[in-house]
Amino acid sequence: MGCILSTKTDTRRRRCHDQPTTTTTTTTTTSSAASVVAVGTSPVTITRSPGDPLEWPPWLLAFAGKALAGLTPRRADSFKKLSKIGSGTYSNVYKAIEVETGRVVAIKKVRFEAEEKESIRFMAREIELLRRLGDHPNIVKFEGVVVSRVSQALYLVFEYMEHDLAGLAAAPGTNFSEPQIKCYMKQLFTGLEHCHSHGVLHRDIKGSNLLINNEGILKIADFGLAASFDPAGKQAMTSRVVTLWYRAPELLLGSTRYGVGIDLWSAGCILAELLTGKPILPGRTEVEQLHRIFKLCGSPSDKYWKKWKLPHATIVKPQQPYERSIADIFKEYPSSSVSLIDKLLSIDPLDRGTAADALKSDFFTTKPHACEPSSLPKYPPSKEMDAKLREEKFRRQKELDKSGNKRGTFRKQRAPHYRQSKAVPVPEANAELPVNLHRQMFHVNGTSKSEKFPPPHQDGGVGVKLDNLNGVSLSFVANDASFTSEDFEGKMGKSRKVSHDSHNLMKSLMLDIARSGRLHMKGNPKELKVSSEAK
Ligand SMILES: Nc1ncnc2c1ncn2[C@@H]1O[C@H](COP(=O)(O)OP(=O)(O)OP(=O)(O)O)[C@@H](O)[C@H]1O
Repeated sequence: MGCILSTKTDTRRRRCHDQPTTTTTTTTTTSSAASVVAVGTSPVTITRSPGDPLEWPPWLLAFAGKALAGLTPRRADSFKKLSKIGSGTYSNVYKAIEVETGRVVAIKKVRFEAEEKESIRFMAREIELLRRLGDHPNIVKFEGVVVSRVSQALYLVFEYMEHDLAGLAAAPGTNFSEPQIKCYMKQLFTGLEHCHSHGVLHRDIKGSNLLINNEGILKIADFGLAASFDPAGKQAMTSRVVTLWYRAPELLLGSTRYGVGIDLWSAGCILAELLTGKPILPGRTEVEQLHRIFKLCGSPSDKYWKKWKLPHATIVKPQQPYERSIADIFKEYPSSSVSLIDKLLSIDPLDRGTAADALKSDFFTTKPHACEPSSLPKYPPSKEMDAKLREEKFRRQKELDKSGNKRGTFRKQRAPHYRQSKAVPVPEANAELPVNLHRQMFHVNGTSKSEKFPPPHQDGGVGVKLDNLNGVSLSFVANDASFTSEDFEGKMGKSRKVSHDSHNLMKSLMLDIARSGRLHMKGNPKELKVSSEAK
């Protein structure tokens, strides 16, 4: 057990005072303890208590001043780190103890270079949105920011949550009852309703981001990809968000003006997954993902294509229409759940309704009703167990390596990279995060790359991306119907070759799929170019 950054005891340990974020210019204060920091065009006042030894570093204030306004940095030595409990794309998450209170918390270590402006803005967005959402029973509680004086590291402090839905669903012997599924889904929709009514789209709803505590309370976590949205749909956003298996068709088709429907689609996938016990749309590439969606949900109508005019509409359009098969596929499940799945998995996002609509649906209003969270089973502490298993594996590996060394077969010792157990190996297809593609391509060690913020607005989806196939015409053929594409050279804007490796990877991925019979390639794969430009 060690202190996060230093073991020095500070008698003036401070708690975080999270006041409402000031979005407007505050220059009226006359207190000498206040500093005015220019953030873009609007200066923001950061209030500091006289004599407070901790100040936000200038590099952080310059780009995240608005997100941090009214927030007091917490001292690193107010927490003691216990163990690593998870790692994500740009962070490692630790279980820690708040020294003053003895309370267990989760701290998310975010590390980046001070000059990475985009990365800092990315993190600032997460803080800003978490603060906007405030205290809600179904949103993970954000408790402040710890700054390191010695390294350029930041820690976001959260309440500690013992489990996540993906982990629980994957535990051997798990078989959720209908009231239990309703209980989790009710909490998910309540949390989503709160996000959406506060103008926040989560954009990465999946089981591993739904944390659950020992009281059975489910909280939506990981707002790293979340964004403010304009309900009128006037503001363009990147379509390269949401983990592939939970990604709505309009995103796969390149929509940049989307709304709450994308989170509702993901929620529909989760509901179906909880009922069936496995992910329902486990595509390996964006092309395959769309194909799976169309097979389950039916291919979009002409009205849909005309109404939405989606950028990739001409690339993958089923030649023969698929019939919608949700009712048939889920026929053995309760009809109120199938109706809700059917609504949430509507191809047209406007037909999915809202989280509030879902809460009013028959699924929740008919018997058996959702159970109380407190009546849910008490699960064993999975994170600690996982951590122990990890340590044990590492210890055994070390011993193996030692004996290997004796025989003269030296292998480099390295701590194992660990990711929290998931129900299934979800492809990390948060396409907004290029580090994911890099990881998939080169199996990058998590501790070196995953602690970095990825530059927002860049693309890194796994597999064949629909806008990366320049000059190669696709047609993917299923057993019963085929999808064709027009030759879209010139339609997708300028492409450039990014690297020999990624070029070859894309080619080999396409060839792989072609060999598997899912994708037919016309044109010359040698001409394939890979674009790294954001859309
Ligand atoms: N408050 C918390 N309590 C307990 N565990 C947590 C908490 N927050 C995060 N974790 C664990 O850490 C993991 C990574 O956290 P998080 O998803 O926030 O990071 P990320 O870098 O955005 O990850 P990802 O790449 O999965 O999007 C989670 O899957 C979860 O297991």
